[in-house]
Amino acid sequence: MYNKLHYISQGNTVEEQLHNIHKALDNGCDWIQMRFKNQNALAVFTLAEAVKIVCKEYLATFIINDNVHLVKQLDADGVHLGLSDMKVEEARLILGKTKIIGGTANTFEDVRQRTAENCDYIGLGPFQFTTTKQNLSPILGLEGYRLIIQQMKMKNIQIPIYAIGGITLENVEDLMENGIQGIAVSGLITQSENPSQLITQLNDKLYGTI
Ligand SMILES: Cc1ncc(COP(=O)(O)OP(=O)(O)O)c(N)n1
Ligand SMILES: Cc1ncsc1CCOP(=O)(O)O
Ligand SMILES: [Mg+2]
Repeated sequence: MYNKLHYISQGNTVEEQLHNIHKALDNGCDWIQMRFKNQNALAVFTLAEAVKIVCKEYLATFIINDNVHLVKQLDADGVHLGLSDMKVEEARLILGKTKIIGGTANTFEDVRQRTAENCDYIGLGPFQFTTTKQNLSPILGLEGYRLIIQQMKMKNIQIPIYAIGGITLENVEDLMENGIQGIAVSGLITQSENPSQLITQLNDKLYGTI
């Protein structure tokens, strides 16, 4: 099954992005989603080429946000698609069955749709307010996850759910108790002054090793 901790990369330049991705990889995160929004194609390609190399060195999973053709071009491990990005069916035709396709969900209906589209995992959120992403969907909170996962169990929908949006170390146990597969975080790792301790603590809580 997939890693329980996903780092969603941040940074306004290629250099900043690489610095932050190295910060995650060097301290124990081995699933990177490259998220480099509102940039020119050359900068995105330049970054993706470098991240592909560094993820290979670290034996980390390399997911690219939004850009299906870049996943194909660079042979990345997969793509993450939101509700307003390329349709999952179209992405699957381009990428084939071996690539990972993740999809965003904010409601149970979204979960049903993503499942019907045969996504490999779902990023369900936002858990709480965050400034990392603009135009947030309605905030779910812990009760929101509880209700959606309860509905999934009633309908026997079994697809890995990753919580995302404003997640901190203190939220992990409560989220995991609701039956999610893992978490996707951005600012928490990017801004950490002790990423080694943070990622160790996150992994301990996610894998139940404490
Ligand atoms: C794991 C994960 N979950 C959700 C998202 C959000 O994707 P999307 O809705 O397409 O928004 P952008 O990230 O493209 O702004 C994600 N990236 N990863
Ligand atoms: C990409 C994305 N999608 C929903 S919230 C979010 C940003 C998550 O970043 P952070 O962990 O810093 O809140
Ligand atoms: Mg997107």
